Amino acid sequence: MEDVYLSLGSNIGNRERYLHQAISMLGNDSGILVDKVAHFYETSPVGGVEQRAFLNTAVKIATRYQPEELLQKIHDIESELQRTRTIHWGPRTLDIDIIFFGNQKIQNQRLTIPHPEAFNRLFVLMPIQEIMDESLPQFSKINQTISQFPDKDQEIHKINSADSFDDSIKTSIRKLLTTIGEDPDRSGLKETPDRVARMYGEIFSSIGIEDFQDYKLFDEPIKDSKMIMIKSIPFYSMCEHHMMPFWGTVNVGYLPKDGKIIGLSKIPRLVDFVSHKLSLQEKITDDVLSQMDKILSPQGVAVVVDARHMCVEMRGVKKTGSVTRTTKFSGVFEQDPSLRQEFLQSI
Ligand SMILES: Nc1ncnc2c1ncn2[C@@H]1O[C@H](COP(=O)(O)OP(=O)(O)OP(=O)(O)O)[C@@H](O)[C@H]1O
Ligand SMILES: Nc1nc2c(c(=O)[nH]1)N=C(CO)CN2
Repeated sequence: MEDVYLSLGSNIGNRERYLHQAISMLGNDSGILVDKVAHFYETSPVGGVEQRAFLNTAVKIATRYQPEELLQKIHDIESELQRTRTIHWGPRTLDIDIIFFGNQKIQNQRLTIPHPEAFNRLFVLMPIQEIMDESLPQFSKINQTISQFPDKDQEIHKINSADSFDDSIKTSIRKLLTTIGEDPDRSGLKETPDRVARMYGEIFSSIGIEDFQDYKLFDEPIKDSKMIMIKSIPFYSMCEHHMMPFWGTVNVGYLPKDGKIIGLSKIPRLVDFVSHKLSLQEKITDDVLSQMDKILSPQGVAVVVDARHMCVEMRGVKKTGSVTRTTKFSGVFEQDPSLRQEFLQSI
């Protein structure tokens, strides 16, 4: 088995969570053993694209895969974690590069090892320096490159655990509890910051990600004129005005074009995707419609959302039980009142 060093980076959404997920997905692969993981580093973006700062780390793994096979595994993990390739060196939920693969030197269309940019990137070298065996020939070159790196060329600093997603939420919740007059150490509240951190990880899992990707399309020889509807899809979201829950049901209808359809279970997943961020009912309605349009380019889409809002029921006007309806139509649903009526009557 060869020792392999990988560099990982993320600058969309919950960056830390993507890095942790990627490392555990590597470790769950039967052909990969994760041996060492470096600290996480906050790094300024390198490469000329204006974008958010990255979180970078590195891992040392042992693997029975050949380099090309490992590259495929890495691409699978990147896609599972919503990586898209639009802008070269642009924002990404996750990027994994193979930096060293034992002592191998590889140069072909798909793979260059050692990674050609490694020695120009402090965000690659610093985490690797931390976990690399000092006896390896690359170690002294890494040390030397780091020591000669032009000052201020690339900003990088190691983050300590207090800056991690979970820990900083825990600290904030403790502070909030104290501010509202609570004792965060009383027995009922002791574990609350920890629970909130885990809950936020789950209910805000789509923050920063624009497009839904977890779907497959089917080409079916169906007559395009038939409407496909999925009714009463439950959703839960958090309003961006008060950070309080709003929840309800989404009804989606569409008229396919060129026989292009989406797996039915993916529409509820799309609804989950758009709700797992701070949002508004109007936004959820728009997002479901625009994602359906983008994914399927259908003849038209219809979306109706019915929801109750904690911020309306529990505070302010306190109108318990009131339901808000939002609707949005595109394509043939916009143009044809009878089709719109057919949809509205059947929900
Ligand atoms: N050592 C390597 N590790 C990962 N990918 C590599 C490597 N050498 C070549 N590649 C190729 O580079 C292609 C593009 O990779 P990717 O989309 O991650 O690029 P990038 O992140 O924009 O740029 P960079 O690779 O400079 O960080 C991959 O599909 C892969 O075939
Ligand atoms: N700081 C930082 N900058 C980058 C990174 C990265 O991981 N960290 N990745 C890039 C493309 O691979 C481009 N620029």
